[in-house]
This record gives sequence, C-alpha cells and structure tokens, in this order.
Amino acid sequence: MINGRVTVSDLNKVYRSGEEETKAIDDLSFEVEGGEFLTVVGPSGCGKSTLLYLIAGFLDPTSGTIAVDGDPISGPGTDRGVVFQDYALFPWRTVEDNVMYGLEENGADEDERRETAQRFIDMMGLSGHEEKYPKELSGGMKQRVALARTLAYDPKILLMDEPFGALDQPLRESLQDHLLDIWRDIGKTVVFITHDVEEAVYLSERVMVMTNQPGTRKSVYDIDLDRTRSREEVITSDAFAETKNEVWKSLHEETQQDTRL
Ligand SMILES: Nc1ncnc2c1ncn2[C@@H]1O[C@H](COP(=O)(O)OP(=O)(O)OP(=O)(O)O)[C@@H](O)[C@H]1O
Repeated sequence: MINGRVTVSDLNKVYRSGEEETKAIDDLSFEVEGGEFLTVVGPSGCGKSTLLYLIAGFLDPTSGTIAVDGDPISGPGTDRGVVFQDYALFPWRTVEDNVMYGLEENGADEDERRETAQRFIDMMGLSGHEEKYPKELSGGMKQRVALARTLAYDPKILLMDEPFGALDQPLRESLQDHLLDIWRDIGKTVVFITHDVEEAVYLSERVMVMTNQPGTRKSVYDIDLDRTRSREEVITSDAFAETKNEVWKSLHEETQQDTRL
C-alpha cells in the first residue's frame, strides 16, 4: 500500500533555552494527501524548517500531533526521507556508498543493495561517478546523490528543506525538472520548503503560505497549471504569472510586517 498522507493537527512548538522561550509554530493544522506535492513558503524565521523537522520526527512538538496515514509519529522513520540544502553526504564515502547507506539497515544483502543503489544512481544521471567522493562533485551532483540516497530506501514521503537553494539558476531548473519527472514516475508525497515563489508555483500542486513567527497557516493556493507543457510554456503562461503574483502578495504582506527588517 503506497499512501503517505500527512496530517498535522493543532501543532505547537516552543523552543526553550534557559529562561528564554521562542514560539516557532502556533496552532498549525493541515493535511497533505498521499502522492501530493505541497510547498511551504513563508518569511524567514517563521518556522518552516522547524515544521519539516517535526514531520521528520527529529523534533518533538510542544503540543499537537503529526500522523502518517492516520498513525501518529513518535520519532524518525524510514517512511519519511529528508533532503537538506547542504546535502549532508558522508565525505568519507563514495557516491555509491553514500547511496547504499540507507539500505544497510533494511536487511538486503550486498548485491541487492548495490543493484538498488545503481538504479537510483542511474535515475539521477550519476552513472560513471560511483567511485567519486563528495569533494570531487559539483553542488548539483551532490544534491543528486543526496536525493538518490533518500529515494533508494523508498520512503513514502520526501521532506525537502530548500534543497536547491545553494545552486545556481540553470542547475536549479534542471534539478527541479528532474524532481518533477521522478515525482510523476514514482508517486511520493513531497513536502518542499523554499524561499522562492517561482520555484514553489512551478513545482507544486498546492502552496501553503505561512505567517510571520510564530508560524501558522496564512493561505493555501491550488496550483492549476497544464503540466503536459514544457517549462518555457508553463513559466511564460498568464496562469503562471497570475498564480505567482497571488502567492507573492500573500507572502509580501507577511514580510512587510517583519519587525526585524
Ligand atoms: N534550536 C533552536 N532553539 C531556539 N530557537 C530556535 C531553534 N531553532 C529555531 N529557532 C527559532 O525558531 C524560529 C523558527 O526557526 P526556523 O529555522 O524553523 O525558521 P525558518 O522559517 O526555517 O527560517 P529560514 O527561512 O530563515 O530558514 C526562529 O525564530 C528561530 O530563531
């Protein structure tokens, strides 16, 4: 059964260090359908990464629940895979060994693991680079290794924290298209975080805009674009421009109120 529905209910997160309290997430509720691509945008510091780490199970909520297919989570699990902006690869492992890492726990023998890793290395266009180390790779290649490593252990849900934020525009666009192809092929739920409204609208089926800190849901947009068309046709269409403007306006209202600026 492939599903991957994420249900966030009455979520609150307060960070405490000594006397100081920071309320990062305030009473946030939303649902992501199995197989859906949802992007979260919001002002800096509104709690986007916190939200992703809570869904990943790396952090515990102060109150509220997060459920996957109806079961409340109580920590990290292989049903959820995280891709970070800074790749988080093991520098001492080759590309192949990085991709094989997530498979080491699941009981498959070495040949099986190698075969699975190779499939995802090929899928990400990294064939021929199996024996290289992260320091020998470009940023775009490192991010493709990180994505291959996460996809290889077959999580139902991909949690992506500004994964293309460190890349230049052409690489960013090429990885966005690659991600969309993979998402269409293998049907994962994606929760994607970005600062970039154009990226959000281009990639997603829905975009959620968060308020200023403490972050909660401000607005949600259904993105209704003809996905059978090329990037150029989509990006230059009136529908794209209109949707992008709406999302931008909603986000801009929040950044205008940011007292730290
Ligand atoms: N470990 C921590 N201890 C205390 N406060 C924290 C901690 N991590 C985050 N915060 C605070 O919680 C709030 C939300 O942070 P978070 O990193 O989730 O926001 P963000 O929306 O991802 O920001 P950005 O877009 O700038 O990356 C911020 O005010 C931040 O300073």
